Amino acid sequence: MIVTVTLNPSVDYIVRVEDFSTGHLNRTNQTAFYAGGKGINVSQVLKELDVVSTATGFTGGFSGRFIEETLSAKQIKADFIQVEDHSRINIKLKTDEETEINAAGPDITSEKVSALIDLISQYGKGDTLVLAGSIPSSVERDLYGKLAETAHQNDVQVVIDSEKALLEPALTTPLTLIKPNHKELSGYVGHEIETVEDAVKHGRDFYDQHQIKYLMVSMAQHGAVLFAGEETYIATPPEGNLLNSVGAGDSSVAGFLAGLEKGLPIKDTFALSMACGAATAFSEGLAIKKDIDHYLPLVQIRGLK
Ligand SMILES: Nc1ncnc2c1ncn2[C@@H]1O[C@H](COP(=O)(O)OP(=O)(O)OP(=O)(O)O)[C@@H](O)[C@H]1O
Ligand SMILES: O=P(O)(O)OC[C@@]1(O)O[C@H](CO)[C@@H](O)[C@@H]1O
Repeated sequence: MIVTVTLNPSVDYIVRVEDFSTGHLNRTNQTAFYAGGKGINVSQVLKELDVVSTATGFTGGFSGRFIEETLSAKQIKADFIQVEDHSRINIKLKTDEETEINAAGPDITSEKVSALIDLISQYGKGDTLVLAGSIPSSVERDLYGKLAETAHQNDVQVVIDSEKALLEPALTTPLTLIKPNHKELSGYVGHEIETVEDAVKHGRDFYDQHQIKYLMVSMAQHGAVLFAGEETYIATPPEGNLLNSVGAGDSSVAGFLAGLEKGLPIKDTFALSMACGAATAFSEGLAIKKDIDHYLPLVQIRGLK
């Protein structure tokens, strides 16, 4: 079973404004609400790929109810710990560029954190834990480190997609997959990663220094680089019209996990990951099955040795 953990779920409020101007009254051309947060997005794309997952984390208030109702309508299993405060609302402003305002998240008591650790301790061999996104600012920064260690001791595979400060405490634990984007990788290696060649060089150094089974460095329209043991693969994604980059990274994580779950060869797993990322980038919301199937044959994967 894949268990996605979203400690800081969100209602993503998408606001499209033409001719946006700061300091003035702007009126929207289009708005939409989505249930978001990185782990929740992973669960939603896994569902499109017919892979079962359980979504957990903290939800609260009217916004938390919206998130749970959305998952329930999509028949995605959810097992959230309820908190007093409401789940956050993140604003995704789409003008001629994309601007995001992500909230810090609700207050979470130490009792609720303990309840989450207990819940995660129930999983064991054959399970995969996906720790994704930010941690509410009221919660200790090293929680991913603790959750990863607990999971690892129980033979649970651990996947993390989060910012450096939150992922770093977990880097002493063996991990199955991490997916920094090229900017995040720059923060780890102390070099600006601008090209695929940079990612290959510095990603390999980083990979060799850590106990990570798969390191996927995503580079938006330039695709991604995958390190898998001695092998390095470069993916070129399909070309298309970027409509929405929110959740493209989460979709690529979902595609990769689905490939592993289905026992696909690693190149096909990587291709599925890229097709999911593109299917999200080229649509208004998250990737749907029809688009993933459409983009999959258009992904190019080449191996380096
Ligand atoms: N413009 C694009 N064209 C084609 N594929 C894209 C594009 N943007 C994203 N993708 C696909 O999605 C994957 C993940 O994108 P990206 O590198 O932007 O992740 P991210 O920074 O984690 O994204 P986010 O945090 O916005 O979800 C890429 O590796 C690629 O496969
Ligand atoms: O603030 P975080 O947790 O880092 O990111 C949250 C978020 O931006 O990530 C998802 C897209 O990846 C969105 O659904 C959500 O709003």
